[in-house]
Amino acid sequence: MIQLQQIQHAFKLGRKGNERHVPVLQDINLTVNKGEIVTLIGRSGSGKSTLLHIVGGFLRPTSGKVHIADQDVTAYSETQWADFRRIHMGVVFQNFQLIPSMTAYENTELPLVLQGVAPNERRRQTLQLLDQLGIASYADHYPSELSGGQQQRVGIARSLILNPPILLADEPTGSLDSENEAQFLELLQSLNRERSITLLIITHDDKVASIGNRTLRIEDGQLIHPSDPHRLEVPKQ
Ligand SMILES: Nc1ncnc2c1ncn2[C@@H]1O[C@H](COP(=O)(O)OP(=O)(O)OP(=O)(O)O)[C@@H](O)[C@H]1O
Repeated sequence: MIQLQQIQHAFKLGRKGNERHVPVLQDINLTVNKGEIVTLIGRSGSGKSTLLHIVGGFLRPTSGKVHIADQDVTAYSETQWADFRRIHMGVVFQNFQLIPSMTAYENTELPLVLQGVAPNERRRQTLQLLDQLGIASYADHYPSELSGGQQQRVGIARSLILNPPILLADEPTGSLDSENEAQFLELLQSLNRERSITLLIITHDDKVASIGNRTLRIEDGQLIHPSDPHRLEVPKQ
């Protein structure tokens, strides 16, 4: 489903003519199979978000290849990525990125509006998903009128409304308390079971990491593989 081959990434810093290249990812090879949950851990600054941004098409790698759903997306333009994401992936960020002037219902419905789906069908799908995520009674609330956990559910509703086969999540429970976190993790696992969604989740948190069928670690921009002495790619039973 997701295949990264020999990915390197370096950020350019400084003025033109006096640039410095700061290497962040080195020789990353990773395959995530359909229906798998892969969790990615690593110290702050190790390159986790950079890797997820490459998989989500928000950053183009300095070198290497990215294949998703059997397409070589490495050289896609922003427009191609936007179209590709609409069909293939939802993305959940730590800060939810909800639109403050829109209700939970409107935030969730927005991708359907942009897709040109008819109003009755939009309403049916939006209410069904809000119900499934346990937030139907908050449909008319604005983000500022929702708890962190409820906002997170709206964020995930919006990323799921187009039924993507892949969900990427960057520290998705970062601002949740432990009760909301446990509920959120159950939700992710049930989405994986019921819809066979492929999940790639970045986290600092052991509980989040534990829902992975595999947990991988990035250290200093390198993905540590099982054959390495550290044995840090841990297959789960
Ligand atoms: N746009 C950028 N320009 C320059 N350097 C960057 C940029 N984004 C990230 N970096 C650097 O790349 C390195 C990896 O950052 P990244 O955000 O991928 O780490 P991370 O593992 O996700 O960290 P955290 O857990 O703190 O979110 C860091 O040293 C960071 O300073």
